[in-house]
Amino acid sequence: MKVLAINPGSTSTKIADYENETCLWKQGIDHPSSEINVFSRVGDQYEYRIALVLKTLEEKGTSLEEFDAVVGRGGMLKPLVGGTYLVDDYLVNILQDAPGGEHASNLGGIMAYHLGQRIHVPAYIVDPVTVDEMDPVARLSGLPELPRLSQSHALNMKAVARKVAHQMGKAYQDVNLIVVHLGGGISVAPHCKGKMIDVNNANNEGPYSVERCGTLPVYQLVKLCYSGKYSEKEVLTKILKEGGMFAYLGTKDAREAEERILKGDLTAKLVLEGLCYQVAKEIGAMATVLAGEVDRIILTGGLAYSEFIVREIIQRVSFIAQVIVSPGEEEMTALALGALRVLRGEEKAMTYEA
Ligand SMILES: Nc1ncnc2c1ncn2[C@@H]1O[C@H](COP(=O)(O)OP(=O)(O)OP(=O)(O)O)[C@@H](O)[C@H]1O
Ligand SMILES: CCCC(=O)O
Repeated sequence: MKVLAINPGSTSTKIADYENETCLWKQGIDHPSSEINVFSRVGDQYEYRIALVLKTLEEKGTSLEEFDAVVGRGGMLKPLVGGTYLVDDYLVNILQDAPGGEHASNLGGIMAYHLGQRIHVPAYIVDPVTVDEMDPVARLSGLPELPRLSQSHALNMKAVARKVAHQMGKAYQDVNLIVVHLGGGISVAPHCKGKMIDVNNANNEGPYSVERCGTLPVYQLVKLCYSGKYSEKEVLTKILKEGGMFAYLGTKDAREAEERILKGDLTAKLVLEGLCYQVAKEIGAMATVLAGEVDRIILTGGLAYSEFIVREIIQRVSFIAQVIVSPGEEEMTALALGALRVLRGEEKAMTYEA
């Protein structure tokens, strides 16, 4: 069985060619802002990105017709249980209209659908950003009209959680884990016997990341919003794209921040320590969600390559449980495996409904 996996990010599209579990090749395609910024809506980028995917397939000597399915990262949908979903006309229209918000991951299903249509094979998405397995008690925010929403790096967190459980000689459904995705955004989730029963919303709660604010002092935020200085769009940009480490240091690249620390920059040190401090605090909070019964803490994502960050977090949380560091992401494999489970009849693809 051959599966084409597509993972669109805000500045790049990763694609990978899988023959069963084996990745034959993987390629990142960069999208310069001069090319991306001409589209007013994320969903409108699909033809532009598909053309680049087809060019890459040609360069690799791989024909689109070889694939039995196309699978993409799933986006900002309504809250749903984890697993593999068929992308049909209904779902592709929802991803295109983006009522749940504009996000590059919406393109995963759209691109998979259109490529699948060309060669008459099914298109899927796996563990979208809005996977929601939260306990009822976790949904309360303190204001009934503002329920907490589960928006996270579910795809990578579940894939890494399954891998670590396997390494422990157990099934994902038999362990309690706190999984921390340290990427452009940060998700910290307690996985209780195979279910992600809580998670900070990676777009607007929890630790600040290299580009996002995380939880903010609400009173001051309201004052800022009504100060007349910023439009709604500008405030959202501050929160989602120009907050966190970027707001303090003017860079989203943790490697650059680390180099500055080595050169004696005390502000860079404080800001990176602050990020780790907040991550550790969130892990502590999620340990209480599991009533202290934590088999492992897992650090994953791009920032887990950083010795400084890993050391800072571990020194605060190692009293809770053993910490496993699994840097980078397993998203492409997770996408391929999700499609393969369905193609082999091991799992039935779910249908997205209104
Ligand atoms: N070897 C490394 N050492 C330190 N930091 C690193 C290293 N490699 C990547 N990073 C940092 O990881 C961050 C990006 O992480 P990652 O690539 O997981 O994010 P992303 O895929 O862009 O976003 P997301 O994970 O939220 O979808 C950047 O700040 C980058 O500088
Ligand atoms: C919304 C969380 C997922 C991401 O930032 O990619």
